[in-house]
Amino acid sequence: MSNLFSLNPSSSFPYLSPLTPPKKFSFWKAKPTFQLKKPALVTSVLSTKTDPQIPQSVQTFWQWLCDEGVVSSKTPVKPGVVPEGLGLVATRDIAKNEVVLEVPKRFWINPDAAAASEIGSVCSGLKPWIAVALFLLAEKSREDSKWKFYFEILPQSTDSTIFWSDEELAELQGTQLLSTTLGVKEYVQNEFLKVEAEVILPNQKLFPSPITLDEFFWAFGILRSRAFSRLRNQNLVVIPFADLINHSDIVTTEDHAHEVRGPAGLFSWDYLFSLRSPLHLKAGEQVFIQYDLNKSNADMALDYGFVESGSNRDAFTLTLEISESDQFFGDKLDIAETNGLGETAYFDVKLDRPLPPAMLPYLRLVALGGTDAFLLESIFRNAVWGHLELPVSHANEELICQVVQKACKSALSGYPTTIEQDEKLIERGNLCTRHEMAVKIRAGEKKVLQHIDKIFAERESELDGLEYYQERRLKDLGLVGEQGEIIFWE
Ligand SMILES: C[S@@+](CC[C@H](N)C(=O)[O-])C[C@H]1O[C@@H](n2cnc3c(N)ncnc32)[C@H](O)[C@@H]1O
Repeated sequence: MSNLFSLNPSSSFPYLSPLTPPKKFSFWKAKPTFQLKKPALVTSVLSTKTDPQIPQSVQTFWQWLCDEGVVSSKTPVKPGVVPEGLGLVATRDIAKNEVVLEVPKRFWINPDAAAASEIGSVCSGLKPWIAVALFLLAEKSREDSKWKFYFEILPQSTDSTIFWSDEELAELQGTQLLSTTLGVKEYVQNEFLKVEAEVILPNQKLFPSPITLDEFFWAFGILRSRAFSRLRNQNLVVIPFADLINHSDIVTTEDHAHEVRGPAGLFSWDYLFSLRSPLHLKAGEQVFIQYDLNKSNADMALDYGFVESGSNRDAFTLTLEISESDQFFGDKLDIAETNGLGETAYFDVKLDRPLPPAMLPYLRLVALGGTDAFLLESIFRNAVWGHLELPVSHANEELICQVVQKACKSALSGYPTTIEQDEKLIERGNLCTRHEMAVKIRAGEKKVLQHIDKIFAERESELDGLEYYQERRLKDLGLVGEQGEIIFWE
């Protein structure tokens, strides 16, 4: 039976279709420690032109934004060198919700820009992210690109796990993040080989200098870490200048970016990308946003190349499935699909949070058999999910408890270090960025597995006190009293 459940580290689809837009608008995310370093920013920011800390490329980029009318003396932020790399820093006090920058549509890098470009003719059948990746690379290689100065300030790579060496990845042994990373790398490589054969090589006029796999990965990394999604009409858009903004978990709302209509030059109106500061800031402080409240630390590591230290982003994705060899496979699948799930279901479990609501019903469904199998009959089809939301039978509940605990223990045995060993390493404090990320990720996953294991161990110890389907049914029929006593006809 245990093969009906898997705690498969090669986790879920969201990762394997990397640039599908998430729920709302978002960007990226992180942690609070950076505030401490604010005072160091003041001089670097308030005197961009002369401060040697500001690279020449950033000064040139800033001048370009001034020349294009994107920024003016009224713009309350400037680029600065901050602990997170480059960032945006207030040049005067900024009120909460005040607009800090606006970028006209003509500077946005998105599928529309790709379609309107020289390579547009070959972009139409491509996945949006691939079209934008090719567009980025094609523009980057052009001397006369409109975005020339923007490309100069983009990083060569990030600390995303897709850029880690084998040695660095070895620190992630046993983790879901490792298999997700390898899955994403394979996915990107396959997409590259396909687009290379079908688009790049047959169109040498459009792509005079060959695009390498490394360059394609660079573009992918740029999109993962810098593209905004979930704007009103934009699921994937890179906004030069706005993408200098860093993440902080001090910010607990996500609604900072908007698409508005407004003046985009002396005499023209256009769509503008408008970014508001979620916090009140003093001059010299860095502007932060919240990239995405829902991402786990593994998502953060993969997308942005950093993780948060607190435990609220620790997560583990449980992969559950209805086995094709299950004699009730068809009925179970039908019930799962009627309730928005499928043959395989993914449940993101977070530390110290309740289990996802559909997880227990799905587990009970997967485990349903023996004398409980009557619930799978078609006359129960409309009501069965409701029954599965509560314990079905002692045997069914016991089975799910045992299988989940066994799976947690098996997953835990796949990590070479213990949580205590990981915590000691972090306490020592001399780890390099990637090593520290790896240790935090693997400790976090193990904590969540222990959390799940504990939930099901406790549940197993309470099995005798639970109320099951048959008792509920007898109660509904008035045959059992509230205390469980049998009511006889008089
Ligand atoms: C949208 S870019 C922000 C600008 C970026 N700092 C730069 O230098 O170009 C996102 C990247 O900034 C960095 N970043 C943003 N917020 C961070 C944070 N809280 N901690 C560490 N790095 C952060 C990460 O490298 C991330 O991939």
